[in-house]
Amino acid sequence: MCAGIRRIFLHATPFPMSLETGYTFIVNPHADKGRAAGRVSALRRAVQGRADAEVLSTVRAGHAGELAAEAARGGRAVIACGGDGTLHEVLNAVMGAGSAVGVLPFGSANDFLKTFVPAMSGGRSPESQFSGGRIRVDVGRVEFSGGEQRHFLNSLGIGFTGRIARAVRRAPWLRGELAYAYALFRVLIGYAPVKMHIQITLPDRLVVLDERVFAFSVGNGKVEGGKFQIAPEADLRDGLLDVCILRDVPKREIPGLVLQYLRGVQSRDRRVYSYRAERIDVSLDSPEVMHLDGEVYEGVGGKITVAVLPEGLEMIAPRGMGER
Ligand SMILES: Nc1ncnc2c1ncn2[C@@H]1O[C@H](COP(=O)(O)OP(=O)(O)OP(=O)(O)O)[C@@H](O)[C@H]1O
Repeated sequence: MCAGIRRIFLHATPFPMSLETGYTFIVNPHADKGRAAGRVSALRRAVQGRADAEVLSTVRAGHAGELAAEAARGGRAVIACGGDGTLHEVLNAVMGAGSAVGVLPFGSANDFLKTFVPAMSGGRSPESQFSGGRIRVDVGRVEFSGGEQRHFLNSLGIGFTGRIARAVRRAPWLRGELAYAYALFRVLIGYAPVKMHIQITLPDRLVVLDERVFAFSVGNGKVEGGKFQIAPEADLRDGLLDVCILRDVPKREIPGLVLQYLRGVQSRDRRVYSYRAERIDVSLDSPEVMHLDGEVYEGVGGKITVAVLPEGLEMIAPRGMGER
């Protein structure tokens, strides 16, 4: 690596220019049920000859975060080459360090990219990371009752969708949509809605709910679980998080509601609450499963505060994107 080379990125975004020492591509070979491993050679070939780029592979869960923290300390841009879980690790490692983050879709669902870089707009090749501009996006921040904090880029779920994320992880033999369909069915069998006390801070008022909730989701991005449009109107740069709460409904109504979530029309249904919030405070009577960007957090209880950090992360984006 040529640590001495300092590269100044020139771009037409309204943000300060980044001063970075290079690019670290972090590959999760385990992503997409191991298929990402087969993409490492092509990635190495794509960056070959660039003294400012390196390709590193993770060897275990959690390793992407360690590699990203090290790269960020060296002032490098970090490109997460995996799915939403890999991006989640990278995000949490670089928050506060000021490094720009890129994403290459090596995962199964790659849900964040569906909002950030729609498939047809380019910006999904290794080369695009070198030529890309810079854009700042909102970040979600969760504070747990013990004071610990984690960040998320795409979405958060407590209860039903947390359990679905866990069931997907426990079914490594299933891929893509089949995995989510199987997990949904499995979780539904033994699931009971969760009692929540929820306080939602909107830009102009406060909403307080105290009831059993079937599914609780917060989207920074639009899609989770491959195809579920939990927040079809979400905007990564509006300084708000989109809250989607499915009230306590009989299980026989779930298939119809699933279809609504797939089409992204559930907000019109009286069984669903939708808000665009600055902050959400949730209190749980008993510990539940939470997911952040599809990563599972077990035994989350007490008071949980979710806030938005407007434009909290600088990302590498296709040139032209975000210019105003
Ligand atoms: N070398 C590794 N061995 C085992 N697990 C790993 C390794 N590197 C990362 N992981 C873990 O793999 C999990 C899945 O990663 P990731 O979410 O990026 O891929 P995916 O599940 O295929 O994609 P998506 O979330 O978009 O569907 C994450 O929990 C991550 O911590």
